[in-house]
Amino acid sequence: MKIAVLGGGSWGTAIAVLLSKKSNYVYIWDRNASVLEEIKYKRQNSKYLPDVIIPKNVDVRFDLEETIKSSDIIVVAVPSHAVRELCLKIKEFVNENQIFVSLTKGIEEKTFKRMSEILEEFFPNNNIAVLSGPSHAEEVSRDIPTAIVAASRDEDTALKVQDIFMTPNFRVYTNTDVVGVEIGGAVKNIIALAAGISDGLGFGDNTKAALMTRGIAEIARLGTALGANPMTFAGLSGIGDLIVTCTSMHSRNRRAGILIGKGKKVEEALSEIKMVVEGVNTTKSTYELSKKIGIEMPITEKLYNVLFNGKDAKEAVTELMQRDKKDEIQYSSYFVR
Ligand SMILES: NC(=O)c1ccc[n+]([C@@H]2O[C@H](COP(=O)([O-])OP(=O)(O)OC[C@H]3O[C@@H](n4cnc5c(N)ncnc54)[C@H](O)[C@@H]3O)[C@@H](O)[C@H]2O)c1
Ligand SMILES: O=P(O)(O)OC[C@H](O)CO
Repeated sequence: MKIAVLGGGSWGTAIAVLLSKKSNYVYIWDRNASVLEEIKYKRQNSKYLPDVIIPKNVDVRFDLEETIKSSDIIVVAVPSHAVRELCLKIKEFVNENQIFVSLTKGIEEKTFKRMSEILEEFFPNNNIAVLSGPSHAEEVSRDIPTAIVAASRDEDTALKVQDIFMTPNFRVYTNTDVVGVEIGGAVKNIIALAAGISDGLGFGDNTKAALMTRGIAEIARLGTALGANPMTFAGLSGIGDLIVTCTSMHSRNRRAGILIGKGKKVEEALSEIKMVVEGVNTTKSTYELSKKIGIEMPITEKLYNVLFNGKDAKEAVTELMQRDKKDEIQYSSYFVR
């Protein structure tokens, strides 16, 4: 297989390292030539994935057209705000036999499209899969056991992607519920920011457990309203990814939340993290989407006000705690649309 990885950030690099351990030709492309030069000449990506030696068989491509034309599989690993722009750049070079694999987690602003929906808009005749689940680049690049989901509406494509990515320490499950897998992967970043804020404010494990549990209820409520299978939220791309992102210090979203909870301005927190913190844009798009379709998402709404309207984080927690009394099961049922 000839596999192009578009995006040489932490996740793109980790996945290229993983794929290079199998008998694949792996090319990595990034818009930033200095990242590619460092990979090519020093076998390192010090900005995005320090301390990892990148094997020689991860090939570097500076030319996007050549990268696309020479590949069977196109792996998209750029941030969500860059996916549309990337599609525009590559659309003339893509042929219908190429399979897309989206690694990006987000919901586009204004259109509220999931990442695979943007790919579908540009490439309606290509097979598209999504790879999502609890998987930090820092651990995958060190071959630490990880389990993840390959989702595609086309079952054969999901099975093919499962074969391509599976290694002894990278276990890939399949799922045909693309909506559920993408909503889980995108919206958990909102809850991770909130969990980080809770940690930064000095709250405890009780608070974080409550945020995660009510968070998955909120994610599932949105997802099922959009047509997802409720059981997907009990899986790796749902509760699994929520657990890793809310508890790991590798999480960019959680770390940004901690800084905000400690009193930093949102912009200061984001510039300190340096890598993409998808949860910020996703909070805006998800909040607007939930209002549009009438889904109650109280944690998302409070976080939206903290991030975009200067609301005090501690006050937001107090308001969440003092909302109207609820019945737990009725209010969190994943099975009721
Ligand atoms: N890092 C992880 O562990 C991890 C794991 C799973 C999923 N993801 C998802 O993968 C996606 C990428 O995350 P990351 O952690 O690799 O980000 P990153 O910040 O480490 O790297 C982002 C990369 O995208 C490139 N980029 C930025 N803007 C671009 C643009 N306009 N056009 C083209 N390229 C652009 C940058 O040059 C950089 O190489 C995100 O959606 C993230 O949620 C990340
Ligand atoms: O580091 P985060 O918070 O962007 O999360 C990365 C991945 O989505 C974890 O699965």
